[in-house]
Amino acid sequence: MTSNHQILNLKYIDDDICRLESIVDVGGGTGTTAKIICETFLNLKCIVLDLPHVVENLSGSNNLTYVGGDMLISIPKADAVLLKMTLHNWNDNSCRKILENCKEAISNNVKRGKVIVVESVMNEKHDTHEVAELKLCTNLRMLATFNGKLRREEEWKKLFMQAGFQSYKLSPLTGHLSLFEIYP
Ligand SMILES: C[S@@+](CC[C@H](N)C(=O)[O-])C[C@H]1O[C@@H](n2cnc3c(N)ncnc32)[C@H](O)[C@@H]1O
Repeated sequence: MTSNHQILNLKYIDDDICRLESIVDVGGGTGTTAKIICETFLNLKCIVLDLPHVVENLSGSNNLTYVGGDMLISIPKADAVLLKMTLHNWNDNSCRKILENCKEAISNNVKRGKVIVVESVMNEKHDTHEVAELKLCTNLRMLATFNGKLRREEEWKKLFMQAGFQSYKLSPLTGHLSLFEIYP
């Protein structure tokens, strides 16, 4: 079975990731997604930002670097920022702050810079019964565990605009995951 890490990569093989020089995977954990991206795009410099204790004993490679830090404080500069299944752990105020820090991180490349958000988007009208049920359960778990939540497209749009972004594109990725490309 293809994991969500691989699916993200497949989607981007033919996409404009090839034109980027650097990407930072924010809340990228131990680098499972970043390693796949790095192995496919050998000229792309990839940084994984996660909490210091998560990355402290990890070694990078030619094009992979681990940085310990706090996304609520600052995010390393790069052409693009990836936030994969990370924002649903946070309430609206924290999401806005994280997105503002993402915008600052890509500020050196205002022409091509973008933030890529991979999340489940609530959409009961279009989802199959199984997918809607999965999202509702995930939403409850996020609320109970982190005071986070799954959001509808309108809620995401409001957060992106409040964080200072100008536009976004939403594409389906898998049955339950969608992909936002957000532009400053
Ligand atoms: C739900 S996991 C997402 C992991 C990964 N992006 C994926 O797709 O599998 C959230 C990640 O955010 C990290 N994290 C939590 N708070 C953070 C913070 N303040 N700054 C940086 N990373 C943080 C956690 O350690 C965890 O690895």
